[in-house]
Amino acid sequence: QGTRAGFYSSTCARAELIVQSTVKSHFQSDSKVAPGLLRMHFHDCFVQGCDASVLIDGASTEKTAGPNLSLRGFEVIDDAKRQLEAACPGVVSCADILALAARDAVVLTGGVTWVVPTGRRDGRVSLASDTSSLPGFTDSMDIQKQKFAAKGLNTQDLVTLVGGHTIGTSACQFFRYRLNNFNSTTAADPSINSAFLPQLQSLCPATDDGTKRVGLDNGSENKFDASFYTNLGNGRGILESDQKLWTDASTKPFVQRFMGIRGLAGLSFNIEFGKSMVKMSNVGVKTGTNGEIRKVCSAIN
Ligand code: HEM
Ligand SMILES: [Ca+2]
Ligand SMILES: [Ca+2]
Repeated sequence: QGTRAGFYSSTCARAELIVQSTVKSHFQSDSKVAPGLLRMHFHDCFVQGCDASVLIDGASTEKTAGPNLSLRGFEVIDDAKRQLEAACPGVVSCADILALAARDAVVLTGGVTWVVPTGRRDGRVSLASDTSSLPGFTDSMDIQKQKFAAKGLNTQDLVTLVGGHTIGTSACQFFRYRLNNFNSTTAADPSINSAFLPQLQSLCPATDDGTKRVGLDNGSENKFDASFYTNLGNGRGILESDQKLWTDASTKPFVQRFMGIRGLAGLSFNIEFGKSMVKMSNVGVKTGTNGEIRKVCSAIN
């Protein structure tokens, strides 16, 4: 792959600690940065590989594309980079800072830690038009699987990584169409739990601007746990793509294993999550003499 554990141990021994303490201090004043950083790393890796392309400012960069408009936590990466440039100038890539920060965010919300191999270098290309490789919430399961397979991630990785939705929120605009008049019927999406539907309808009025936010893991949006899968089994998924993990025959067995259904070989979500994250964090990485070490994470050198 080209990345390895402890890449900075001799060149910037405090690198991982600096990232960790920065994420922690921002998390303490605003816990929403945790889901923000995890999602940002995913959106980075799926477009041009994990190379910090998502961080670049400017016209028509990835940041300006629809799925990236609601990313949050950029200030955490900038803060960590400032401190790292003071401690070890020109050494630590923004791509590695983001990969480490995503791990630290998971741990701060109660997840199990994992070793993040480092040595990524920063990309010099960021185009809004490249973001079509990101999965969409109305994509069919076949398309979702294709988009993950294109990054070397299998169906188990897909089900596991989407479990990142165990923390964080979604704006109503991304799922409100499921609540009324779904697929031009007069009814709601039949996969929604009938007791949950009126709750969602009152959280997301059909008439407002759709910017109100709802936890993606009902009742457990701040904790990194397997509750997301139990909710799917109960028709309490928020996004159409999340609920499909339960209604689709190829993904349902993985959801059941994370739920700990008797008679199935169980899987520990928090352990599997770290393993699949290591795979995702190595997608398309630039190492060695490819790419660069940015001076400022929001601009190419
Ligand atoms: C089929 C794949 C996926 C789709 C369609 C999808 C879609 C979405 C959507 C529509 C939102 C709400 C955005 C907003 O309202 O601002 C969201 C939020 C989120 N996504 Fe995903 N996602 C997918 C996979 C993933 C993966 C693989 C991860 C991480 C490993 C992830 C992490 C998150 C997190 C943490 C949030 C909450 C963000 C916050 O609260 O700021 N998602 N996702
Ligand atoms: Ca990228
Ligand atoms: Ca949760």
